[in-house]
Amino acid sequence: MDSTNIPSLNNLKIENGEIKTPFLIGVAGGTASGKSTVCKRIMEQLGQTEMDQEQRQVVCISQDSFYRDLTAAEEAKAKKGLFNFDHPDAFNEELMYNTLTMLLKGKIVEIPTYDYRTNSLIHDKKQTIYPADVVLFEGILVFYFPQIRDLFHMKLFVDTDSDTRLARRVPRDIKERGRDLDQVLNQYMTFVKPAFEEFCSPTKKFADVIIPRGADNTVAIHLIVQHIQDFLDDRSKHGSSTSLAIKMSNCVTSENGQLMIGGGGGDAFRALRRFSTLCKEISTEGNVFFERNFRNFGH
Ligand SMILES: Nc1ncnc2c1ncn2[C@@H]1O[C@H](COP(=O)(O)OP(=O)(O)O)[C@@H](O)[C@H]1O
Ligand SMILES: O=c1ccn([C@@H]2O[C@H](COP(=O)(O)O)[C@@H](O)[C@H]2O)c(=O)[nH]1
Repeated sequence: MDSTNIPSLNNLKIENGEIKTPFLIGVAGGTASGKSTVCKRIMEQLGQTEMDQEQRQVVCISQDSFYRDLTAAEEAKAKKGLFNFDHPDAFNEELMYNTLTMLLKGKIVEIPTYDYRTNSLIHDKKQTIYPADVVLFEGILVFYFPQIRDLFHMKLFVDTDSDTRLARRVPRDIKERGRDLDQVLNQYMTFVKPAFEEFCSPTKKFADVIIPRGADNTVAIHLIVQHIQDFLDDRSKHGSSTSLAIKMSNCVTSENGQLMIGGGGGDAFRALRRFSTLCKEISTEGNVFFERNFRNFGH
């Protein structure tokens, strides 16, 4: 095998002699807001879904893989619908942080699959995540934990009204997650709705881009896809060490949410100008809101 193009060595993804570190995008939003569907549309439009896992430039991880293991007493509560899966304490924050930092260092990681029917992780059914160029990390509380929030290069919030979310959650949980109507409604009223108001909704303020109506908002999805495509094109031209993320961090600084153009490269500037111009045009129609203008773009 050509030593300049070894797919993986010592758990690192190496391509053309470079360690590949991903551009990390957080996708938050209430339950059934369409986070997974938005990520799926992004992957489809970038032509990623028909590729083998190892070849993908864009990968998606769900926060569900980071629910913590329950104690026997908690498991018994969960079976009766009395465990709060919408509280931050339900997650393994440390594992989530360590996994994302490993990916950012270019490491290949393995994460468990979550089974909603048994309310538990399937530890012997691991998913291998290759660093790729772009990693989407979606979940209700991905912006809740400050240390994790700070890892994202870009933060999206899927903002779908709560009636629509409930109307989508009920059939989904009955069909796909093995629940009955009473259970779904009880859980929603006891835990899901109050926790959304206390822990998830307040994190909307951290988002760089808010996507009203989720996957129905084809304009917002198209913009995000264009932006990622620019990033991928830039990376394939210049390699990961001169990535758009790094250039962007040179050219965009903002204490107060304003764009400031500094020493970044021309490609970064063009990409940013195109994205922000499109968003300005569209924001008047209420499709995309800029809250912070990529406050956290790059490190
Ligand atoms: N725009 C949409 N129109 C109709 N149904 C949708 C739409 N977006 C998502 N859904 C459905 O709603 C449910 C929840 O969507 P999903 O993407 O899984 O949300 P989340 O990941 O935020 O929980 C799924 O059954 C999905 O197929
Ligand atoms: O065992 C479980 C674990 C989680 N949930 C619910 O799932 C949602 C989060 O997933 P979404 O895909 O974002 O809806 C959360 O609201 C939990 O209540 C569960 O019911 N059982």
